[in-house]
Amino acid sequence: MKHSTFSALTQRPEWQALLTHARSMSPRHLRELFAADPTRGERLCVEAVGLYLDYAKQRIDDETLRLLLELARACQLPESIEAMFRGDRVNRVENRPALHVALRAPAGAHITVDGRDVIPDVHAVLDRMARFTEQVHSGAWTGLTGKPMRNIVNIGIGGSDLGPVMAYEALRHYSHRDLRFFFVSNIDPTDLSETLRELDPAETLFIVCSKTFTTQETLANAHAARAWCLQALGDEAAVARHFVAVSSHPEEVARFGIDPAHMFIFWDWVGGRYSMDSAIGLSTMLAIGAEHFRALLAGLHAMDEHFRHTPLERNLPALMGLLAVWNANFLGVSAVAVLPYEQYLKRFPAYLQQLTMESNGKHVTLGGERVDYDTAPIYWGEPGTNGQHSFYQLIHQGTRLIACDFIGFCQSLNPLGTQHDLLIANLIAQGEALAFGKREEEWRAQGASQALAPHRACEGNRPSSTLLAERLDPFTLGTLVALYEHSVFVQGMIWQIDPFDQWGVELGKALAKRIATEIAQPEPSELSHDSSSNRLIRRYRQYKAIRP
Ligand SMILES: O=P(O)(O)OC[C@H]1O[C@H](O)[C@H](O)[C@@H](O)[C@@H]1O
Repeated sequence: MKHSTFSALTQRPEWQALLTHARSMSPRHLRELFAADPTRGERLCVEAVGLYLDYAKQRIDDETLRLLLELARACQLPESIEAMFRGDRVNRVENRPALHVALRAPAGAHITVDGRDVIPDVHAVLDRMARFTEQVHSGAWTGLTGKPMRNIVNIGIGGSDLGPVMAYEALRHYSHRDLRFFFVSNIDPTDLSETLRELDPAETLFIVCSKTFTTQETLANAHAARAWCLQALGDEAAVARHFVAVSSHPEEVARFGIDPAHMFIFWDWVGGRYSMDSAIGLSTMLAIGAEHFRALLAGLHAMDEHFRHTPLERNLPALMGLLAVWNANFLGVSAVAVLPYEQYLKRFPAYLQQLTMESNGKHVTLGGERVDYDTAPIYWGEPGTNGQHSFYQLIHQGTRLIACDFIGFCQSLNPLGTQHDLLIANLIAQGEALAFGKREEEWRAQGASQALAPHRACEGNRPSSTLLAERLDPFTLGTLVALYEHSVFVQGMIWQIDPFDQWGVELGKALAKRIATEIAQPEPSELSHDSSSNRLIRRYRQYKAIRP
C-alpha cells in the first residue's frame, strides 16, 4: 500500500534544522544549561488535569522546543489529532478508526463510525458491566452450586491482559476486599495450573478476554479452565454460571460455547493495547466498582480534552511525544526507562512496553518505504527504589544514552513513618544525579584517590522527565494512561508510521503453528526449516519423551 502524500521526513527543512541544532546542542551539558538560566526549573514544566510534568532535565533549550513544535506543525500533528478524535480512519494500514477516546467520552457526546453514533453503544456496555458488577458484589450472581463468586480469573494475553493486570495492581487500594483476582495469560501450562491450584471451582468466575477470540494462548487456557470447571462441577450448565466473555467477535464466542447473553462487546475500532477502558476492563470494574471505574474513565477523558484543545506548547502528551522524538532521533537515545516510584504501579512499565513498542516499533512509513530514522526506543522499567539496586548503574555510567521517565505521587496510600518521604527523596535524587553527575576532580577534592576517581565519576547529562501527581487514584491513573497513549500517537504521527497495527507479531505466530504440528508428528518426519531449527525440533521431540 503506497501513500504518495508523505514526503520524506528527513528531507523536511524542519528536520534538517533540528539536525543542525542538535549539533550545536551536543557539547552542551545540563550543568551548563541550568547555570545559564536559574529559572529553568520553573519554566520547563507544565501542569494539566492534576499531572505535573518537569522536563527541565531534558537536553533541550528554548530553540529545541521551537524547532520541535515547527516539526510537529509541518507533520500536521494538530490535523492528525483532530482526525483521530473525529473518528477518521487513522489506522490507515487496516483502514479503520482508532477511537479509544470514544470509550471514555461522556454520554451525550457524538462520535460516528460508518454513520452510526457509537457513544450510546459504549454507554450501554458500561451500564451492563455495572449491573453485572453489582450482581457479583451483592452475591446475586451465583455459581452452579449456588455459591457467590469469590475468585475472578481473567484469561487473556497482550492487550487483553496487560491493561487489566496493570489497572488491578495500580488500583488495588480501592479493590473489593472479598474478591480475589488472578490473571492468566501465558500458553505455558504452569500459568493456569498454578493459578487454579488453590481455587474452588464452585466460587470461581472466568472472564475470557480476547478481541478476536481466536488467540491461541487464550483459547487454550479457556478450554483448559472449562475442562477443570466441568470436571469439578460435573454439569455443562456450569459454563453459563462460571464463564463470561469479552470480545468484538460474538460468533467466535458462541463457537466457544459461551452464551452471547454473557458476553460484553467492544469494537474493531478499539486496538487491543488501547482497550483497558473498554469491556476488557471488566475485571477492573469488578475490582474497584462501577463508580471508581467511571472516575478512571473521567481521568482518561480529561487528558483527551487537554490533548485535543491545548496549544502544542502547553500540551502534555504533545510535549512528551516531541521530547521522545528529540531524544530518539537527535540525541541517539535507544532506550527509555519507566521508573514509577509507586509500588502499585509495578506493572505499569510492562503495560507501557506493549503500548509503546507494539505501536511504534515499525520500520516502514505509511507510504510503505523503509524509514531512514529510528522509531520507537526500547521501553522497560521497574518500580523505584528497586531498580536503583539493579540496572540504574548502566544508566548512570554505561556507554549508552538512556532517557528516564520518573513517576511519583505526593501522598502515599499507605503512610508508614517517613518511608514515603524517603521514596520521593530517591526519585528526585536520581534525576539530579543523572543530570549533573559528579566529576573526577570533585571526587578527588573529596579525597578519592587518583586511581579510584575515574571509577566514581558520573558524567551526568542523562536526560529525564519527572511526572508528579497528588495521589494515585482511579482518575489520576486514567490521566497517566491517556498521557502515554497520546504521546505514542504524537511520535507515530511524526515518524509517519501506523501506531495502530502490529503485523510484526504475525510471522512468529504462523511459524509456531507449523512447528506445533511437526512436534506432534512421530519420528522420523521431514522437516523443512533451517538446520538449526530442525535440530532444535528433533532434540525437543527426543527429550520431551524422557521423563525423570
Ligand atoms: O485480544 P486478542 O484478540 O486475543 O489479542 C491479544 C493480543 O494478541 C496479538 O497478537 C497482538 O499482538 C496484541 O495486540 C493483542 O493485544
